[in-house]
Amino acid sequence: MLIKVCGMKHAKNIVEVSELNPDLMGFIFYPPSPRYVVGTLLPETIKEIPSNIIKTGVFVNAGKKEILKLTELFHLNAVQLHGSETPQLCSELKNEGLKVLKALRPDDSLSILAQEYHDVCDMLLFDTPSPQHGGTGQKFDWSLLESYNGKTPFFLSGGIGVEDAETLKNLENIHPMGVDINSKFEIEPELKDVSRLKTFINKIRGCV
Ligand SMILES: O=C(O)c1ccccc1N[C@@H]1O[C@H](COP(=O)(O)O)[C@@H](O)[C@H]1O
Repeated sequence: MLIKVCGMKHAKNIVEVSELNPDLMGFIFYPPSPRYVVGTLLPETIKEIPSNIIKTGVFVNAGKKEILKLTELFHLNAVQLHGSETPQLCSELKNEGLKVLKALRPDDSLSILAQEYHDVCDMLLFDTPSPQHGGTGQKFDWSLLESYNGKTPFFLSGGIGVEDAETLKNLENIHPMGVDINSKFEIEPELKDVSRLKTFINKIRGCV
């Protein structure tokens, strides 16, 4: 199972977390979020992250030009589109060579909606719907994903904490390709607890 650590903001913390070798690291480019990186994080910090870690920019209803400008400036290889972005925008960003993760609302029609994004994004991400768009620390009812029969692999997200590792390893009826973790691993807003992350990552990877 792939592991994405999201909401990284501060240089020292980014270096420490990258040493745990997550598969993806996420950076928030949504101004209302407390994890918004522009103005705090230098692009060079992201550039120095080892190349095997996919660097993902999280955007909410930003325009194509803005997304391309920021992905280039901050040396990102992937975008996570966390608003109501269209399949057309996903396709255009994919054609620019970016990996595209589209966040979708988990509900009864998730397979139908997912179909629209099938050819135009690399991965889906199911997260708890909220007015803030994400980063709430709230779980949704994972059983909604039992009916998912789409072809696009998906990440499970929303309020996942260290205590969920065992459940995640033993999932039977849903098959996420990865998990996205964020606010439940913060010591204080925007700062990740490296030791808690290590425990979670080791459990998921079967190292303990
Ligand atoms: O983290 C944020 O502040 C954020 C803001 C706007 C859109 C997405 C955001 N983060 C994403 O939210 C999910 C779930 O986070 P949490 O575990 O519930 O805190 C995660 O995918 C982040 O990528």
